[in-house]
Amino acid sequence: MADEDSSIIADLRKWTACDVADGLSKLGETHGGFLEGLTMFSPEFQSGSTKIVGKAFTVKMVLKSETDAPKLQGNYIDKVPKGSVVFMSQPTPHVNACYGGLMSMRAQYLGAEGTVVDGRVRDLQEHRDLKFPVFSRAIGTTAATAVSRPSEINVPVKLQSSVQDATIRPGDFIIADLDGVVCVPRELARKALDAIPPKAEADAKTAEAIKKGMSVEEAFKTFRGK
Ligand SMILES: O=C([O-])CC(=O)C(=O)O
Ligand code: NI
Repeated sequence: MADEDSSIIADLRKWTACDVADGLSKLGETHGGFLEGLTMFSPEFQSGSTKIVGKAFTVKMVLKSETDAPKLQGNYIDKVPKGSVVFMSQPTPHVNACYGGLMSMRAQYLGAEGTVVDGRVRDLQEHRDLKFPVFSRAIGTTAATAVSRPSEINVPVKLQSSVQDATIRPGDFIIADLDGVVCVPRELARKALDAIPPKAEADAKTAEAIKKGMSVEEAFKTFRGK
């Protein structure tokens, strides 16, 4: 991995997903990199200190009916790079589950940080038994083979959301924890990181003041300048 990427990943690890979202917001990103609807299901459901950070390895799935869409050689999960975050994009409707326990077993063996599924996963207990981090939109019971298939890897994928327009590109940085999943565009990563410490320091001072009884209005005026 390029040195700059390693240094960005090391620096992202120092912060929470919320901190990183604050950094991106400071740069004018309206949604702060947040990908709506994706939440931690493994190793626990929305609980605990699990955090994953890595470069996105994207997997674009298509409906079986899209017969003209590219065909993938081999199985996508065997191509997962060490340290990456597998980002699966499942076409709607999300009724079947496009990712299961065997996939996590292989991803973990290959050294992936975790998996984010923009869609539905199954075999929930298997991911948890592996203690492998899995974030997704939902859970389910039925394999996806009857309705969809992996078509391409390492291509940009659009978030499957009816309320948010977002694209996840291969090599973008993903940080995901208790609060959700943030996609950091490659070219903004360093700037976003630089924007975090001043905000975090101001928040810490604000917290101290609130604990001591200062009003939020006064605290924000003093430490946020508004
Ligand atoms: O069988 C499938 O298609 C997916 C699955 O359950 C697994 O990865 O364990
Ligand atoms: Ni399975």
